[in-house]
Amino acid sequence: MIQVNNLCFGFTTAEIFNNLSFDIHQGEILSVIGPNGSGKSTLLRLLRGSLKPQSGEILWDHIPLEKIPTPAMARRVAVVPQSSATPFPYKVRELVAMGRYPYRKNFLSFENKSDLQAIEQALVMTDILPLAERSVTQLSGGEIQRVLLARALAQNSSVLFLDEATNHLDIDHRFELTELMLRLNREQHTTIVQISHDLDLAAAISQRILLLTEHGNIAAIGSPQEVMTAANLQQIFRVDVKVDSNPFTGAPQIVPLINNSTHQLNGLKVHLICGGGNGKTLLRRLHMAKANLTAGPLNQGDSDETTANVLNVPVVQEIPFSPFSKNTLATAGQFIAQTDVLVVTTRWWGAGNLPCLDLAEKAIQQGTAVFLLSQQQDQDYTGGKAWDKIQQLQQQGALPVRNEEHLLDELEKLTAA
Ligand SMILES: Nc1ncnc2c1ncn2[C@@H]1O[C@H](COP(=O)(O)OP(=O)(O)OP(=O)(O)O)[C@@H](O)[C@H]1O
Repeated sequence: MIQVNNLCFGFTTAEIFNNLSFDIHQGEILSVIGPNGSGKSTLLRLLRGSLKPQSGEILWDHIPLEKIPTPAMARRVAVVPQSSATPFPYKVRELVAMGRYPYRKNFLSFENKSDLQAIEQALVMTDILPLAERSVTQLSGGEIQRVLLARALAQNSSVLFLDEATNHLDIDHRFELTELMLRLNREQHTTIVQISHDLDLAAAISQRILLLTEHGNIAAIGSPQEVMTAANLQQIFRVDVKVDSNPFTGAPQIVPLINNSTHQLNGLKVHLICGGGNGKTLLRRLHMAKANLTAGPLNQGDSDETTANVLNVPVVQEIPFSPFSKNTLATAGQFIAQTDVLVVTTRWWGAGNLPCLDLAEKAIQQGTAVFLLSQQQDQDYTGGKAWDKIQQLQQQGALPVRNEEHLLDELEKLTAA
């Protein structure tokens, strides 16, 4: 629907886009993300013709943008800008009514019935009807944002551009706006291009995401799953994140790996026997504390395996839904033989993972420090075999630890020794 071909543009201060090419599909929600100053707002201005490319072309339904008359463009695309700090003292209803200007015969003509309907509907949809007679200078940032959105909605356009429209909104109105965008998209097939720094929201609602580099190049464009990868976000935003899948929507969900570790393990070699999600938080905490980690055996697809992969932790893998084979256990034994410390975080014991406790026994015999994290008898599904073995391991020198904090304290003592 919109085609951008070899777009070049810069301000006198700096070049922003150099040969940018991509398409916007009719009826899609496309989110544009990228670092501050990467050119997202500038791109929206170019797409609607309020800035002119230095070279290249922008086509709307195969027609060059500069050939489309301004009133036609005004009916076609509505814009919710980043809210301005000091708007002119219009009443809210007057500002929303400006969304109808593209439909007026001339500046002096009165609002007709469909204008009034569209204005009323926009005020209701954005939850600002009670503010209709107030001056916009008296409104909060979030309220102004909703007024600007209402003005765009009153325009009844087939394309909506939103520039950080959820920026000032509280969680309630952020949800409402998001639902509204989805409704417009589904029911009226409105094409939505939105700039957002809320990556989770962008991933949740967009069919596609355009990720810009700090120099205005396309780092990636595609489905949220294709674009929102830890590697892409690390490369563009230089942040350490883990990308999970939202359990309700399946959309990528970003978990910042903020280093809040108060422990320092200075490269201590730690191997984790984990599984079923019992090792996830510990893997992250040990990684933050700068332990030198390995893990396994783990079935492929186990959430602990996914976490280990994100953190680039070498893992001894077993095929999904299978007991650990002799080969896999032997490889895990080789990993453990190289480590300073073995931590057993697995809680639920069954016939499939019971042999892991033999690996722990061998480690003790080899003189490796072995820690058993929060083991409990009622998590043993082997008819008592696992619990007996855990008792034996403790007699042989394995140390039980209450929780992850206790474990990290003990490991730090080992590092200092
Ligand atoms: N009118 C202007 N004159 C000169 N430089 C400008 C102008 N408008 C924007 N810029 C510069 O162009 C670059 C891109 O700005 P733009 O506002 O498009 O970035 P953005 O990706 O939307 O940023 P943010 O995430 O901070 O909103 C920035 O370096 C900015 O300083």
